[in-house]
Amino acid sequence: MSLLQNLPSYSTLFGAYASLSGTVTLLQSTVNLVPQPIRNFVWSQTQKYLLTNHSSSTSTFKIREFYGLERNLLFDAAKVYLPNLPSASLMKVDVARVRSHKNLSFALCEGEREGEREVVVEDTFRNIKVTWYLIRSQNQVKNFRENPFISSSENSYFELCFNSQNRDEVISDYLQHVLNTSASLTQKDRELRLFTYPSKYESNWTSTFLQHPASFDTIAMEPDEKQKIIDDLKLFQSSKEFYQGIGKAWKRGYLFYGPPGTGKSSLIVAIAKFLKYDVYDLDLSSIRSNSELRNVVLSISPKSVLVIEDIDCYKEVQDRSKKIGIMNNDPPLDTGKKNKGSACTLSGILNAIDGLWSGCGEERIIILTTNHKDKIDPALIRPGRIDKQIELSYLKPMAFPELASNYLRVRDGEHPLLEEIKGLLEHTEVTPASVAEELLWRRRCSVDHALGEVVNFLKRKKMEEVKEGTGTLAKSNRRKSKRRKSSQY
Ligand SMILES: Nc1ncnc2c1ncn2[C@@H]1O[C@H](COP(=O)(O)OP(=O)(O)OP(=O)(O)O)[C@@H](O)[C@H]1O
Repeated sequence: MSLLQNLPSYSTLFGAYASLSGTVTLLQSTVNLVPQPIRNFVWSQTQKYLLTNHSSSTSTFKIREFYGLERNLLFDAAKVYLPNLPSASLMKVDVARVRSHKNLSFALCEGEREGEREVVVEDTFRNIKVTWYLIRSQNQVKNFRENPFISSSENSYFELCFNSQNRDEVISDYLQHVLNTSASLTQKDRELRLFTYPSKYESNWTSTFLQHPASFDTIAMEPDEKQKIIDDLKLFQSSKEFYQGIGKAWKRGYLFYGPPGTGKSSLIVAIAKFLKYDVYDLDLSSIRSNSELRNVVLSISPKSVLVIEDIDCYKEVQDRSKKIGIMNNDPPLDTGKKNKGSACTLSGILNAIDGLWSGCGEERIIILTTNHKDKIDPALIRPGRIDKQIELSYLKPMAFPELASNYLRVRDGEHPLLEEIKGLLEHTEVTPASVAEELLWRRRCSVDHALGEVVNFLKRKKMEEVKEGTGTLAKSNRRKSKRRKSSQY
């Protein structure tokens, strides 16, 4: 009863309602006078303030590019994940169209000024709101080349801000969600990258898209040899548990050796494409110390092919006890490649390939190439360090049909000249590159004409070899006479 008595009258209530709705309408129309971009700005700043300045209720994770000396996979995942969020339309992005890539390329923009916080994007995951920032470091020019003992990269980094109450879910579920989503996005339209060290502008790995057209379909090799390589790669890729079980780093080392133009670089590309791994091409002559080499190797991502081409050209890994040509009586091969020096030592290089550092980062292929296997210090290519040595040699008879099929669309058994060419290749030393060149120029001619020209080319080569005493026939004659002489004593 007393409660009813204390209630305000209808007229008082109506008056209060009228004045409230009048105030709201006035406020609304005042706000409407403010242009939309300014309203958006004020709203985003308020959110930003609420999320970041109340340290008691906001948690912040800093996600750097490197953790210690290793790449931070979460940083890489965020770079893929964020531009693909629906709310990413609010982000500032760098857009580019480069020759090496068929689609437009997008990259996240850093803050304009050093240390500036650039809101990248807001994300909601199971009702948890998070905000990502990409921040340009104060000391971006510093890198691990200048300070090899730096504990983390000084490049740009992400900050991930969220309400502290959600800390556990962010750790246990959200970050895993970012990693998983970026992995599936990367798998979907993955274009392989070619990293080089050092780049023109930075002492760090920089990359472009891997554009080389070679693949296992285009490489002319004896079919059995090619199949063996493919089987080896398949076995490697499916052997994670096996490597863990035997306590060995999950990596495989190859040495490709043979004359120039026999397909060593092409095979590297074919392997990378087959495994869907990025290629890291390292020039040792630019490395200034063992510790720099260690950092460079540690910063390579898993699922990658590390390549050191023409390894014999580095003085540090040359076998000083041997001189080329002495071993097999053949004249040394003039490859036109000069000796290079590196500031790292043989033991530094061995550690990079096989030591403690190489064990960090799994699923990795290491490929060394050389034109002079005899010149290399045996320690570098001993079993365990280099698991498989693959000779890429002069064009073999059974490999030619592959070239003919790629360049002229003629299959084995479809043309009589193919057999004649195979016969000539039994006794002639020509590189796949030189025969490929012959075919390339005649790809618009008739098959008869193109194959006829290959026959003429091989006959010319054979005559030159006879005249100069080189080639397979001359070599086997030399070996025979050497055997005869030694049996006389
Ligand atoms: N086995 C092959 N099958 C098909 N094409 C080949 C083969 N070998 C070489 N070629 C052709 O020759 C070109 C040069 O080959 P590549 O660069 O792979 O040789 P390389 O052995 O790496 O030479 P180098 O020792 O000088 O680096 C390739 O672009 C390709 O067109």
